[in-house]
Amino acid sequence: MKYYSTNKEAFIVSLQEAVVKGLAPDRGLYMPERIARLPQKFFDGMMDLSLQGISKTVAEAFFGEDIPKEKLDAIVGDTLSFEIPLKKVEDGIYVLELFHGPTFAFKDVGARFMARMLSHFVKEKQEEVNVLVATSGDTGSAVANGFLGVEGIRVFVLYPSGKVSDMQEAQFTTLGQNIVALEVDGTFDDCQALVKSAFMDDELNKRIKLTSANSINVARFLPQSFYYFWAYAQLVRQTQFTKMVISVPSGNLGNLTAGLFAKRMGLPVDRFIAANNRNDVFREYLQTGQYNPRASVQTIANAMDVGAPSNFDRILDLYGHSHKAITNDISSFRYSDEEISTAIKNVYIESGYLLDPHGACAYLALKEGKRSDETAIFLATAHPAKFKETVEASTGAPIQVPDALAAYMQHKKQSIPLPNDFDLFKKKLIGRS
Ligand SMILES: N[C@@H](CCOP(=O)(O)O)C(=O)O
Repeated sequence: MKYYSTNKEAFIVSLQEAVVKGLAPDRGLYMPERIARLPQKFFDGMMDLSLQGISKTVAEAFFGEDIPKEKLDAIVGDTLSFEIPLKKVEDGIYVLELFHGPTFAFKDVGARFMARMLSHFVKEKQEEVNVLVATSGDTGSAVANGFLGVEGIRVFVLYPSGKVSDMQEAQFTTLGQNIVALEVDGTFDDCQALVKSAFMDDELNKRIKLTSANSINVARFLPQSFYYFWAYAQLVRQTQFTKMVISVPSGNLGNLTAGLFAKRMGLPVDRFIAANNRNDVFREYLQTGQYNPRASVQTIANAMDVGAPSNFDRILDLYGHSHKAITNDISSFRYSDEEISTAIKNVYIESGYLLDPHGACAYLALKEGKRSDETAIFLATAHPAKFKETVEASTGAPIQVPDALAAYMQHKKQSIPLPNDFDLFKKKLIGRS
């Protein structure tokens, strides 16, 4: 399979090049040349398949031409070594819990898959790769964990100082080894811009090999489509329904875009809802047709604090830049911190289900946007204990922190402060400062 850039100015590349490069040289995002429609017999037989079984078929549709089946199956099997259960929250509303992986967030799926695929390609090429990742909270820990101790790979995690939860910060600043945490004086968007500029810098790219582990990278992004199929298979097992709507907490738009890919592959989802916090650039685009990226503001659903979502370009490309076609498939709502916090409290009191701030935002969007003939799923993208202070303040009840998560807080923070300055970042990367 070949991959083209959304900016259409860069050369078409192989999977290996797309994964190792991360971002296309024209600053566009790579897209697979074809999105295969999965055969009806796959959907008919899905009820008998496991998460791994379903994901192997989806992975083969994307990567089967480029990676031997045995190797690809092993990558999928190793990646998905944890559960992704679908649970009923109330009549007509189900939650897909994506936080049972090692770092308690949905990013584990893409990050673990990408780590394995990149190792496969790097082993073939025998060269050291520097993985750059900008995080507003969850990507950093999943990528750091996925690549920890992997030979031939150095990871630089850039995060906005003071704008991620204590637990999230501990997850990627305490690991040491091949993981370097850069604490940037700025927003997530500043971190993401520094990373993107690094890919465009000729001198830097001559001296060291760089790739991205954000959803910019196809190996991080495409595997996120696996669990949409798994959600559907579980819903069919649990209830009878005619129309399915899925609500996705949305920041950098990688998760939503992966769902749109699943729909293009034939997943019988009627439509999507993009749940925004106060960073509602995408909701505004859906409503007005105008896309105005701007500086993000800090909220309690911090992983969604993104003002210039990278995957917006992929959505435009997927829908041939038609605003009408995009709004046929996606609607959007936005919520303030107060509304998110009240939802955490109310759902906890009414059903005993504990939401994290991102899941709460997606739940609210369903309550507002779900139609009466629809059965709905929202994605819980992170474990509530990652936002202990916020969740406890909302419910007024202490939260049980899983041992593996609490363990991160026992280690010493090791981060390097970095002003929002590309030259200084470049020096750090090439080891001169
Ligand atoms: N929400 C993210 C921001 C980066 O998104 P990505 O999917 O492009 O890695 C985070 O938690 O860091």
